[in-house]
Amino acid sequence: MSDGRLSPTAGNGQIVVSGLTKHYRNVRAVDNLSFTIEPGRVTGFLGPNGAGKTTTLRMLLNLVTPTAGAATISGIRYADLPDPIRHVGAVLEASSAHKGRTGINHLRVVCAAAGLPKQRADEALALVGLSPAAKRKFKGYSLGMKQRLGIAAAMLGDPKVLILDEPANGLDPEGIRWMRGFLKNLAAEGRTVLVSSHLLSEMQLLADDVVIIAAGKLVRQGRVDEVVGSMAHTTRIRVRTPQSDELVAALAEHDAKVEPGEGGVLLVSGVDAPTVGRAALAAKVELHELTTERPDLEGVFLELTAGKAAIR
Ligand SMILES: Nc1ncnc2c1ncn2[C@@H]1O[C@H](COP(=O)(O)OP(=O)(O)OP(=O)(O)O)[C@@H](O)[C@H]1O
Repeated sequence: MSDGRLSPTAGNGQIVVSGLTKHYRNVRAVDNLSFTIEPGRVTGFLGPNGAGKTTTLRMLLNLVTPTAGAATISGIRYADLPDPIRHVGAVLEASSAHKGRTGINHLRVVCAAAGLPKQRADEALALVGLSPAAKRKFKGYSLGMKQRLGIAAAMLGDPKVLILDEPANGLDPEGIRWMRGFLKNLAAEGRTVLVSSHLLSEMQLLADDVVIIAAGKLVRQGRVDEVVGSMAHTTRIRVRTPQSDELVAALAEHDAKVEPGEGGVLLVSGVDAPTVGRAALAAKVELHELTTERPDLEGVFLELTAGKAAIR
């Protein structure tokens, strides 16, 4: 992979979570959760605080023992994978390394411990664009560089499956854009990319599929466009006019629902923008704004998980 490209390793890379459950003493952190993650796609794993995302990812990686149920990667439980580092790469929290060690040495130590050839360290560093900082000490790395180093470590085994918990945390806009391109490329190579995040606008740009959980249970799984499309009925027309009363009267004849928005805006539902425009024209109402507000992933997420955030 001297050109920076990796060839996916064997195994179909499908992740299957089946009846997965984790109870702590009085908390059902994960409650009979089932879903499937497909290779060749980026899947966003979303949920409010305390939904059980990290616990699920930790069970996938055999870091937490399930109370019930199972999770498999390419049909095998993580604990039974013959050479896990070559099949699954994971970054669960911002990378930590010996402060005085250089980035390249940190990766070489991981290679040595995992029985991987030393040159994988250089290749993985190049892959995440950190070669120029290879010989700088970890303590001088920015948060963004630490995130990249964590991803480089996860890529050392050229894994078919990549699992990342909040990878965009602490990245600046350029870093977030880099991450998006990087993860999309990995999926395009046929790898499975599972990413948990709170950044819903970023997820809408990055993910092909989403799994949304709340209070340990599955709320929705599907393609991002289908999940967002299923909420098309929440589309609203945003209208600004100095003649609100006249417009409200005109729209009443079209069975439109009109609600006041912030700053004197009217939010109209039940009709489309051309209908609002024609009604305004017929009533000689002056319009200063006429915009269709379609639901986005953030709106859908908030609607689906309303009231289910755990304050625990
Ligand atoms: N080791 C533990 N002991 C007891 N309770 C735990 C433990 N780990 C997690 N929990 C609880 O399980 C629930 C799910 O936590 P988890 O960290 O998996 O959620 P999350 O979706 O990752 O949340 P966030 O988005 O805030 O990181 C929370 O109520 C949490 O307090």
